[in-house]
Order: sequence, then structure tokens, then C-alpha cells
Amino acid sequence: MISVEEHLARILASIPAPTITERALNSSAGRVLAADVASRFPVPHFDNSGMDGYAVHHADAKVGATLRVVADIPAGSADDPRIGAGEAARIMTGAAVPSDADAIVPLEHTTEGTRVRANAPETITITEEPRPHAHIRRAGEDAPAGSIAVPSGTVLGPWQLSSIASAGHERIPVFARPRVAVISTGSELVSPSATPRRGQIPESNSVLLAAAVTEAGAEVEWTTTVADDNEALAAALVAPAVDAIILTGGASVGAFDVVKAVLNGVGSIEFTSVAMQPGKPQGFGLTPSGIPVFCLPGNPVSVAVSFEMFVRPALRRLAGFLDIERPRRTVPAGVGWKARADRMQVMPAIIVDDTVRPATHGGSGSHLVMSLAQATALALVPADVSQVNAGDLVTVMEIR
Ligand SMILES: Nc1nc2c(c(=O)[nH]1)N[C@H]1C(S)=C(S)[C@@H](COP(=O)(O)OP(=O)(O)OC[C@H]3O[C@@H](n4cnc5c(N)ncnc54)[C@H](O)[C@@H]3O)O[C@H]1N2
Ligand code: MOO
Repeated sequence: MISVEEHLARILASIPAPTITERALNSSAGRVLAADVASRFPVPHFDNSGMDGYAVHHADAKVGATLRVVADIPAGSADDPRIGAGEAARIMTGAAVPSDADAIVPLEHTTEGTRVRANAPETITITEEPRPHAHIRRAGEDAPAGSIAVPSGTVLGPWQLSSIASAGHERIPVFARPRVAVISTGSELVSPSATPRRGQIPESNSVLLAAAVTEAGAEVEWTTTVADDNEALAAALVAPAVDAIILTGGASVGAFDVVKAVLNGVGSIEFTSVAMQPGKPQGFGLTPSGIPVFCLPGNPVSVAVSFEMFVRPALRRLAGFLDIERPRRTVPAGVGWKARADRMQVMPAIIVDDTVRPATHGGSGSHLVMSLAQATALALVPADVSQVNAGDLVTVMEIR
């Protein structure tokens, strides 16, 4: 048996580098930026007014002074009108401040007040003196030209995308989302809407994996279910135009374990026992064309746990994320439970009053699919611990 850490290290060492694609800002939320984005110009681009008011010479703008209004500057205007001594220009928020002006007097600080008028008045009288440079937003005060607006590796949310737009970019390099195929194997599997006869069960692994793959920041290209039949599986594997393949079932030592029979030794794919409970039988490797293949044990809880511990970090690496693992923290156990002394127990768990307890009454049984619905975390109990007692500190990974 190899340890959980060894298996993950082997996987991460063989994951190909993420690929880069160019996308429009409007379809890039949630993606990872693949290069530094620098501002194409200073932001703001030019000195502009922070208030609706009048651009003035500060020296003229004494309380009681009457100034002649010689220009009217709406936002968007490229004008740079001359303003002589005793003169002012009406100016709107965001409009370029005339080169001659060195302060803005807000509408409220003139006898005009905030009365809406289509045309500028002929004169205004100052009722409150501005500070020098009042309400002028300086070119480059937010970011100088050429400065890094958003660094490579940033996960793009609304705020970062707005900064990139303001830095003058419409299309950006991001890491491509890996396209993933999911293949469930098992002759006992029927669709969830079917009424299973004795021996049959609803197929749930592809449902779990499709949602988990999407949550991880990758895309499900296709899912399929195949019977325990070597030829059917081989046919499903022909030329899949994907970046990763996840299979479930048939990874153990059963007489009909077709995944292992068909894939063991193909490319670098090999099957190993990992010291993890559940999820001991694991297959991983690259196909001859270099596509990573994850062969997970069929039990639904084993699939959930194997995805979190091995597949999710790999998909996130492939998608360009810098943080590929869930944050971990330690919390006291709220109750005691048994663990296996030879494998790391990865237990679906709930957090109650900042203590952790199993999400089921049946421990970490790999078939207890219904109790997964209650779980919000995985509790990680080291391989050498066979009993967790109430109050022991336990490492948890919170899933949602
Ligand atoms: N003699 C041994 N038997 C088993 C061993 C062992 O070491 N020696 N290991 C056990 C462990 S641990 C696990 S885990 C399982 C893994 O078995 P497989 O990967 O071959 O999985 P299957 O046998 O195909 O299925 C196991 C279980 O899960 C159900 N299943 C499978 N696929 C789905 C699906 N898509 N949706 C819902 N449920 C699914 C399946 O019906 C079985 O009940 O092997 C142990 N045996
Ligand atoms: O390793 Mo298995 O996944 O315990 O049932």
C-alpha cells in the first residue's frame, strides 16, 4: 500500500501543464488569469472632475467673488478651454479638467446651487472657498501606465474583471478549463428513474462526478455508463476529445472488474492500493496520448472521497489554479468513533458547534451514499489512529 500523500504526489507529477486560451472579459468570471495584465494607460487617463460644478483658478475663488462662465464641459468632451483671470467653466463629474484650472467648486458652493439648468449661467458667485486642487482626480492616481492591474494566477471575479476593463483590455489570456469525460462501469447500474429489479442499483457516481468536476472549475464533456464488458469499455474509450477521464467501478480484484482488466498497463496507467479508507483501490496514469485517467473504486462514498483527495487537486492544477487543495483546519471531535489502524480514514462529517462528528451512524462505510447528503466536511484521521475520542483534535476539510 502507498500513502495518500504518495499517490497524490504521483498524480500531480504527471499532470500536464495547463493550456492558455484567449477570452472576452464577459465570459471570464471564475477563470484563472494566465499572464500579468498591465494598464495600457494611466488610470484615471486624464485629470478629471470629481464633482458637478465649476473649474476655477483657486486664487480667484474667494467667497463673494463673481466669475464669468466662459465654457461648458460635459463628460466625454475633449475640449480644453482657456480660462482667464476671473473666469470659470461649468464642468460635469468625470469631465476633463481644463489645463488652466486648479480647483473645482461644487454646484452647492455657488449661488446657482444644484438647480438643474440646460445651459451654463453667465456668471456664478462663490459661497464657499475651495481648497487648492479641490475635487480634481489626478491622472494616474489610481494606477500609473504600465502598472500590473491584475497578476497572473488570479481567479477572476467581478472586481478583478472591472479593473482589467479599466486598464484597457477586452480579451485576456486565461487558462482553459479541462474537458472531462466520466465513465461509470457496472452491469448492475440503471438510470435513477428506472425501478431497479433485484441486483440492480441507480447509477449515481456520474451524477456526483459531473457536479464535482464543474465545482472544481473544469467542464464535463460527456458522461456514459457501460456494462462490465471489456469491449464496451474499450469502445467508450476510443478517441475521447478530452483532457482527463474519470472512471468508476471495476478497480478492485473482482472477477468482472473490467476497468482494471482493460486499462492496467495502458500507457502509464497502473493500479495500486492506497492507505485510505474508503477508496483503497486506485488506478491512475496517462494514456499513450498523454490524457490523465483516474480509475476510482465504484462505491459511491469512495468516489466522493477519491475525487476530493486526488482528482480535484489534479483538475485544479490542470485548470491553472494556484490553490489546488481545500483549506484544512483542526477542530475537536464532538463524539468518539472508530477508525482503521492501517489506512487514513476520510470520513464524511458534519460540523456542529465547531466540533466534528461523523455524518452517519455507520462510520465511514463506502456504501453509505444516503448519508453523504448530510455531510459538509471530510474528517481526516491519520493511518495510525484506531480510535478517535471526544475532544481529540481532528483535521477537517470543509466542502461547502
Ligand atoms: N476480495 C476483495 N474484495 C474487495 C476488495 C478487496 O480488497 N478484496 N476491496 C473492496 C474495496 S475497499 C472497494 S472500494 C471495492 C471497490 O470495488 P470496485 O472498484 O471494483 O467497484 P465495483 O465492484 O464495481 O463497485 C463497488 C460498489 O459500488 C457500486 N457502484 C459501482 N458503480 C456505481 C455507480 N456508478 N453508481 C452507484 N453505485 C455504484 C456497486 O454496485 C458496488 O456495490 O471493492 C471491495 N471488494
Ligand atoms: O477502499 Mo473501499 O473504498 O473502503 O470500500
